[in-house]
Amino acid sequence: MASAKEISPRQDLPVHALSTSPSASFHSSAGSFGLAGSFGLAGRIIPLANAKQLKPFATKDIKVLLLENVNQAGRDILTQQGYQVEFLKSSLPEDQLIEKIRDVHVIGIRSKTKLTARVLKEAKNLIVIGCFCIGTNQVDLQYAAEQGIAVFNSPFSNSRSVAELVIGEIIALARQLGDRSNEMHNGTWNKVSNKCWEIRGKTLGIIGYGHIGAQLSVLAEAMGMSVIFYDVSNLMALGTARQVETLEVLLAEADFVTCHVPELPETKGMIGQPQLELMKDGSYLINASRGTVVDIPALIHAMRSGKIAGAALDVYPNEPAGNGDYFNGDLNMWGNDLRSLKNLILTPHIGGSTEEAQSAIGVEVGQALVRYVNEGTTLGAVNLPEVTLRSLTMDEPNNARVIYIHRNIPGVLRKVNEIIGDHNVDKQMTDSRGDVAYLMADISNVDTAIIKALYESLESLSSRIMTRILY
Ligand SMILES: NC(=O)c1ccc[n+]([C@@H]2O[C@H](COP(=O)([O-])OP(=O)(O)OC[C@H]3O[C@@H](n4cnc5c(N)ncnc54)[C@H](O)[C@@H]3O)[C@@H](O)[C@H]2O)c1
Ligand SMILES: O=C(O)CC[C@@H](O)C(=O)O
Repeated sequence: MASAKEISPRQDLPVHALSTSPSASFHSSAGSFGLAGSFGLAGRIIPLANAKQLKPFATKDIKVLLLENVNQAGRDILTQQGYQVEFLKSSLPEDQLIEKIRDVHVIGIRSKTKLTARVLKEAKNLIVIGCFCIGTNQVDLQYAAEQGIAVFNSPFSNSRSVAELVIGEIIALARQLGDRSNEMHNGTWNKVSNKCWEIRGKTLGIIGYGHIGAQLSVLAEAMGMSVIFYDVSNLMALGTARQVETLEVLLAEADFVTCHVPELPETKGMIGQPQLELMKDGSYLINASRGTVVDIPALIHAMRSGKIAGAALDVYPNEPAGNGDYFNGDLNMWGNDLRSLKNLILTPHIGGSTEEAQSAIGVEVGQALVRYVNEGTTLGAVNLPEVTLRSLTMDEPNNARVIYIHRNIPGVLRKVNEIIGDHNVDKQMTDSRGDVAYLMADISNVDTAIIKALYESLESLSSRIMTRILY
C-alpha cells in the first residue's frame, strides 16, 4: 500500500479549472490549478494514512474568512492546508460582511455573525460555513442548503463548560455572591445570612435536557440537588432526575430554573410574565441558552417585585459585535434597568468560553471544513444529508470524485446515471434532506477531458444546485 509520503502531484492532469461553486468566479487561475506540490503538503490533519487528498484546485486558491476570534487550533488546521486564511477578532456589520463574503469559499463564525439569506445571496463563491460553536440559529440553514452551501458546527464541545458555569451561578445566586463582592469592591463590609441558602436539597428545574441540560443534571445531583426537567422529547433521565409533563409543572416545583433550549420560534419568549408568575416566590432564573428565550422586561419586573430572588443572564437578544462594545441603549433598551438590579449576574456570553472548549471546537470544526473542501464529505453537516465514501488511496490514481448537489425532484438520478453510467463508477452514495439531495460518486479511469465533459453535463441539468469534481 502506498503511504502518505508518496502522495505526489497529478502531473498527468493538465491544468484545468473546474468550478465548485454556483458561479464561474470560483475558477482558480489556470496558472495555479493543479500546482506541483499541492498534494502532499506537510501537516495534514486528515488521519487516514493512505488516503489520497482529493483536490480540485491548488489549496492556496481556497480563501477562508474567520470572524469572531475563532480559536488558534482551528486557524492552524486551515492554514496548514495552505488555504488563504483571513482572521478577524470580531463579527462584521452586514454591509462589510457582504463585501467580504463575496470573495471567500469558506467562512468561519461563532454566534454573532448573522448569515441571513440576504448575506448568503451575495456569497457567490461560498461552499461551506463553519459555526465554531453549538448554536446554528445565526445561519439561514435552509437557504444555505438551497444554494448547496454546507454548514457544520460543534454539537457538544462546550457543553461541559456551560454546565460548570451554571453550577457556579446556582451557588453564587443562592449566596448573593455577586452583591457581596461588589460591596467589598466598593469598600462595604456587609456580613449577612438573610435569604442566603445552601443548594443541597433544593430543586433544579432544567428546561431542555440535551447535551448541556443532561451534563448539568449529573453535576447538580452530585451536589445534593433534586433535578426535574422539561423537554419536548421523551428522554432518559440520568441518575434520579425526573422528567415532568409540562413547563408549568417545572416552574411551580423548581427553586432554580435554568434554560437550555435552542433558539426556535417555539422557544422565543418561552419565559415571559405568565411563566415568571408561575415560579415559586423567591426562586431563581438562569439563562445561558439564547437571549430571545427570556423576556427581559418581564424578568426585570419580577425581580423588582421580589418574586424572583436572583437571576443570571449570559445571553441577550442583541449582543455587541466585539469586546469592549458594552451593551447599551442602542442594542437593548433595558440595559440600565438590568444593571441596577440586586443579585443579578450578567456575563458576556461566555458559557462556552473556556480554553478546553474553544480548542476542541477549533479542531472539530476545522477538520470538518477541511474534509468537506478536500473530500466532499458531509458527515456532521447540519443542513445537508450526511454522505461519505471511503477515501481514495494512491493505488487508485486515475479516479475522480463527483459531487452533485441537486434539487430533490423525481428523475434526477436517472439523468445523473445516464451521464456517469458510461464510466466505471466504483462507488456511489446519495441521500436527501428535504428539498436538497447530495450525490457522491467515485469514478475510475478518467482523464481531464472526461472530467471536463462530466462536469459540463452535470452542470447543464435543470436540477443542479452545485457540481464539484475532485481529483
Ligand atoms: N451560553 C453559551 O455560551 C452557550 C454555549 C453552548 C450552547 N448554548 C445554547 O444552548 C442551547 C442548548 O444547547 P445543547 O447543546 O444542550 O442543545 P441540545 O440540542 O443538545 O439540547 C436542546 C434540548 O432542548 C430541547 N427542546 C427543544 N425545543 C424545546 C422546547 N420548545 N421546549 C422544551 N425543550 C425543547 C430539545 O429536545 C433538546 O433536548 C444551544 O442551542 C445554544 O443556543 C449557549
Ligand atoms: O462562542 C460563541 O460565540 C457561542 C457560544 C454558544 O452560544 C454556542 O452556541 O456554542
